[in-house]
Amino acid sequence: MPSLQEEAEEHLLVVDAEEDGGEPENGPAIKFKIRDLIKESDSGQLILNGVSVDIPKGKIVGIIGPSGSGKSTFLRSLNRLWEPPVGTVFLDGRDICDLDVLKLRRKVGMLFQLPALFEGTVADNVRYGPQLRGIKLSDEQVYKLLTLADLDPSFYHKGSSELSVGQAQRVALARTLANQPEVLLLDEPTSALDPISTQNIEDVFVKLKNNGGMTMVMVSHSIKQIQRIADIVFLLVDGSVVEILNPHKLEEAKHPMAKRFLQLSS
Ligand SMILES: Nc1ncnc2c1ncn2[C@@H]1O[C@H](COP(=O)(O)OP(=O)(O)OP(=O)(O)O)[C@@H](O)[C@H]1O
Repeated sequence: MPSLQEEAEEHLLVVDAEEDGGEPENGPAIKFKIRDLIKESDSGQLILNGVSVDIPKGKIVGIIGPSGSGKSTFLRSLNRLWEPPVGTVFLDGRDICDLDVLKLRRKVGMLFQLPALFEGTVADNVRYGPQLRGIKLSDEQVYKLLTLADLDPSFYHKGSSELSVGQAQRVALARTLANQPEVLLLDEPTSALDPISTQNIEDVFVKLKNNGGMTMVMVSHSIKQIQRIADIVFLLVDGSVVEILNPHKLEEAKHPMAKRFLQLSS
């Protein structure tokens, strides 16, 4: 008999397939192509300076770089939390500026450093996204999503204000997963968590990738975390991706700022 965890993972794939009328040709995850992404601040300073990269399907991409190098801005350009210029960010070949923004954000979910839950119960939070589309998740579906996010189903009735930060982050993850995203954008998702909660949530990310084929783009200040879970690393310095690295060979970075950053953070 499959465990609740296995059933929950299966649920993620089944719902994807149902909604899309079958599994996409190249697997369940989608791919970003970013070309010459530039952002200037109001004072004309470059925040992103011509970033051009591909985000591979079904992989975890780690984004590292010094403070202020443009990591969050880059991440936010991928689901239009910051509107990128037309013709710079493509999702499976389509300019994301041509896509319906709410549909885009359902496909490309985001988790922030600090979880912002709504008032009400854990179940209310998990049901929120589908409810906006007129879909009421059954109790069983909510239990499965909680399990997928490594939370015991008994959290169902808990009030969102009763949770620890680590638990709230996992509820935020379950709420995001309720939208059946194909990509997760993670902006320092464990920086407010203790080491055990961090490990639990990292395990969830790895399972979502391995069993659900999910693509993830994760900003992290922890080089060790990047080495634990990322498949590929983009190093941002002054708004540019200056190196694309193997997480297990970060010491091979050649850019002088990159070397300094890596030395100081290891
Ligand atoms: N709307 C804005 N207007 C002006 N400057 C901005 C705006 N948004 C970000 N910046 C500036 O752009 C630079 C990059 O910001 P961003 O938050 O993307 O960097 P980051 O690498 O994520 O930094 P951190 O690691 O500190 O979170 C910073 O210098 C920031 O102050």
